[in-house]
Amino acid sequence: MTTEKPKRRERYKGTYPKTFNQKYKEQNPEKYQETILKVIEKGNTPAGMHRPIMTTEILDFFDIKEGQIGLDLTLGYGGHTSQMLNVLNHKGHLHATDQDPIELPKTKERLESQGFTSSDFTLHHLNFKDLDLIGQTFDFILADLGVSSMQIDDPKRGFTFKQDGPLDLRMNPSEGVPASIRLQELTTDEIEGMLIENADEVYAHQIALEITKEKHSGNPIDTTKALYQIIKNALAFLPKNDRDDATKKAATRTFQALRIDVNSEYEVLFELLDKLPNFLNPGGKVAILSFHSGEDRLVKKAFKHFYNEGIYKQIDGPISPSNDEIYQNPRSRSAKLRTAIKT
Ligand SMILES: C[S@@+](CC[C@H](N)C(=O)[O-])C[C@H]1O[C@@H](n2cnc3c(N)ncnc32)[C@H](O)[C@@H]1O
Repeated sequence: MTTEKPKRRERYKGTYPKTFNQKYKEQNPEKYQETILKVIEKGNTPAGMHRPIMTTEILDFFDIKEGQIGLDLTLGYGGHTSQMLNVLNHKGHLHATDQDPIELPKTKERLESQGFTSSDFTLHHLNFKDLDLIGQTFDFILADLGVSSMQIDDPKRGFTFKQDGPLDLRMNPSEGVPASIRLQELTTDEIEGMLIENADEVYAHQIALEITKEKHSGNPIDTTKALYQIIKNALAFLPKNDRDDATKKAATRTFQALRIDVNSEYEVLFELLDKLPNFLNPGGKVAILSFHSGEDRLVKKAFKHFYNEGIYKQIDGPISPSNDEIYQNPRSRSAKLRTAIKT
């Protein structure tokens, strides 16, 4: 019999970094290629990075020719932009807008590091509803609506209840008011209406009541975790087995509804769709990627309206991502692509 002491098993630390800061390797995608590839292989999007969606479908539709002038209304990480720049092959020009002043300069650097210069592209810190300010018409225009993964992954911006942070949710923090202030401004009925209109929230009534209760008790609702706790309390009447899952889904919808409200997403999209034909050259093409039914309805209606008026000669969609893309990038699963061609 041996008297050798059994070796102590090393404590299991988990496979994933637990906090945003621990994800630092993913935050520097250019520097830590290997880590990034591993995260992507698992079907996840590395923190600080955004993977462009339905790129093949969009590029096939645009059929970009060298010398053309394009516009990416939602620059984000620059994924679609750099693909379109590749096809332009330094002949032609791509304008791109984004209202996010935090990510825009990082994306500019990234595009420059890929060998593109000011003769290839021009970036505009602009809300896309103000595209008139670019002062030009285009051969192709892309809008990939919603928020980027970098915005979601940064807890300081308050887009997710999965990490604690200020309840802000503005894509442009220098415009409008953060979500915490909006909740103070809205009545119970308005909160309920917002949750239903912007996210079809099933428990809108209960959540609106609980938010009001918290406001009356004088407790601030100024962090993502504080709002999550309120949603949890509002759903405490559900059977224990269903509660956790239902709370997560309700929180996802509530954050979506607030984000749409704080950024006036329907209003600016409406304004954009109304103006778009004025900025397309004859035969010019527009592609819009939307991520929930409210947005998609607006795009569908506007495209149909201008088609019936003879302003668009062809409209198509909605097209969904392939099963393969959804498997590789689950964040693409709710995407819908609609396209139109100007007469
Ligand atoms: C889904 S991401 C785009 C990702 C990008 N296509 C890529 O491949 O990296 C959406 C981007 O659009 C921006 N955005 C959303 N609404 C906007 C608006 N009204 N005006 C300008 N930019 C907007 C967001 O700030 C975000 O960076």
